[in-house]
Amino acid sequence: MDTCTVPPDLFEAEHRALLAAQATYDSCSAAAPDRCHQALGRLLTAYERLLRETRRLVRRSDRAELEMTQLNHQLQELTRQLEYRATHDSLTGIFNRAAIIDLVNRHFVNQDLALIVLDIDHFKRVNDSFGHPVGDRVIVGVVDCLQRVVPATASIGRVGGEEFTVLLPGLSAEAAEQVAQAVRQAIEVHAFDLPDGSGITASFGVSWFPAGGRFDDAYNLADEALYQAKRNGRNQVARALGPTVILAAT
Ligand SMILES: Nc1nc2c(ncn2[C@@H]2O[C@H](COP(=O)(O)OP(=O)(O)OP(=O)(O)O)[C@@H](O)[C@H]2O)c(=O)[nH]1
Repeated sequence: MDTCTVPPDLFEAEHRALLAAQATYDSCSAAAPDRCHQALGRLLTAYERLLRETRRLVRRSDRAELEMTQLNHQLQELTRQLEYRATHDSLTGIFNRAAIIDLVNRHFVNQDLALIVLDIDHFKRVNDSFGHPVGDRVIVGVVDCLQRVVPATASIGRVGGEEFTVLLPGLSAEAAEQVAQAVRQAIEVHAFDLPDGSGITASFGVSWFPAGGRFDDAYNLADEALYQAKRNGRNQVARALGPTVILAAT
């Protein structure tokens, strides 16, 4: 089927009037060329030029409108890309630190929030032993584990080099701790394919803070718990209970 549609002629009526006038002019010309006939001839020439020029201007304006629409689409796409880059981590595609801080503070306006902070154990060893690109692959692998295990309502962010935050709206501290345990186990058994065959583990801090809090409140609590998990031997989850930290059995 022909998908090309011919645009309607804006000046169809004028075109028909021109043809009729042309026919009258032609039928009179041979018989009696008088002043009226000459005037009609001049009018026809001027009218033809007017129609031709107007059509040209309309075509030019259509092209300009098309270009403007295309530029507008490009601008929208660039805005979307800029917005994405400003809020996402380029290596993993998850939220970056600024976006996570913003999300947490917006949740806290009217919601309680459970937060997990996790940090890859002895990550410096991975970089030092196998190089930065292998370290990057490990970071991506950890994010894969997170994305497979956390609930669909969670938001995941990279808040530091090898440190991640998971927002768990609507979850209690205990439920968030279970999610952290599930992620810990997923990382522990994940095949990171390191050259020496060794595995990767991570340590976790969990906090819960009522509505009205700020990012720093929830993050500092979870970070303190994470610190305890590291001090206690790594590859484990610790939950903050206000200022008190509970180390969970692994
Ligand atoms: N490959 C890679 N490494 C990074 C990136 N960002 C930070 N790092 C590295 O992460 C390592 C963090 O090391 P440390 O803070 O000493 O912690 P760690 O070795 O994980 O030890 P613990 O946290 O105490 O278990 C450093 O070697 C950084 O260079 C990154 O984007 N890619």
